[in-house]
Amino acid sequence: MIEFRNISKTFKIGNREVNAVKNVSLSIQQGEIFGIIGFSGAGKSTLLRLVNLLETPTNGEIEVQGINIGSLSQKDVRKLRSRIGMIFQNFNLFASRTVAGNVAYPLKLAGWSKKEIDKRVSELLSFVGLTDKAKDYPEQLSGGQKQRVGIARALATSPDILICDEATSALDPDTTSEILRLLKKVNKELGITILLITHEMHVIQEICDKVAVMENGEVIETDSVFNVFTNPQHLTTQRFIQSVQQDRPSTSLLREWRRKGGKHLYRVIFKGEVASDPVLSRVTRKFDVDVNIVYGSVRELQEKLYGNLLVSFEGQEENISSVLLALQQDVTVEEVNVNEG
Ligand SMILES: Nc1ncnc2c1ncn2[C@@H]1O[C@H](COP(=O)(O)OP(=O)(O)OP(=O)(O)O)[C@@H](O)[C@H]1O
Repeated sequence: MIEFRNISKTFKIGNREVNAVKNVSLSIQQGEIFGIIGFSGAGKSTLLRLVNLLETPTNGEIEVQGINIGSLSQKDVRKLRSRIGMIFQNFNLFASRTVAGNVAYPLKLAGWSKKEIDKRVSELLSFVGLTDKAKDYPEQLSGGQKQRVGIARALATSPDILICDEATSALDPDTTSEILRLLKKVNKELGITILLITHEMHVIQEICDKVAVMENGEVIETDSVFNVFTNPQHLTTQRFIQSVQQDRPSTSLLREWRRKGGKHLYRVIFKGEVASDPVLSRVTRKFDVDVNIVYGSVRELQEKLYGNLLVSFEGQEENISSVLLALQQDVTVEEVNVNEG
């Protein structure tokens, strides 16, 4: 669907060169929601802007729907852009046009008749839940409503791809979730492939199928969201994941646990099918050991369960050893250093 092959982009400022994107190769399949995450300056926006030729690569090739976009004529670039909708962090709405006027704009440019435009605009406003706001101006809308208008406008010409440039970064957490749900609906109901960039891991966690992590212009890790969350390889990826996953209790809770005689704490990680299996209770019962869940969570990632629990065991030492051995057949178990922090 979208294929980046050894893509690099260097900006020249006077004698200085900025290597914004370095030798990136990525494959985005049709129907996917693909997220690119990275800290500020990692090269995400530059990479995104290469897809609709708002920037041109210094090296490498990009294919969109099987077409190498490096050699397109002006006319074909316009055609490409009409297949790719785009939404922005600051919405980029026309302040002097109504909601309906904003959504109608790309259709006017594409030469649609007034009757066709009115019908399409009313369909789109209904899809994004803004039918009653058609005559309002952007300044009368909340941030979430403005982004809904942005989405309706981006969908106007029925694109195959929607690219989202930090689309929820200016929104509060509840509104972010609403917009992410709407993007998921765009993907599922309209079959539109979504490529988004963000610096927030919860955005990736909530809606993406695949993720690429960028740092200093390079893609340092890419995989399904489930694999990246459950087995992150790179330190930067681990930091992003920690930002949404409190996987360690506070120092004061740990201190209190130690004061009550706690000595050994184990992290038990369940993935996929096993997460719903009562493996902990089955094994501890078998060896007559009690289990205490000290901390942790079970979450859903891409419709699969992922559990990350901190537990302690009470019972005879050799029985606890048998429990640990038996658990390792099904889940990952590791002892946690309780003296840290
Ligand atoms: N038009 C430009 N001219 C010169 N340098 C640029 C240009 N656009 C981006 N850069 C530089 O390229 C690097 C990558 O920037 P980019 O905006 O792609 O990163 P980003 O990950 O999207 O960061 P942010 O989230 O802050 O936008 C930065 O060092 C930036 O200063």
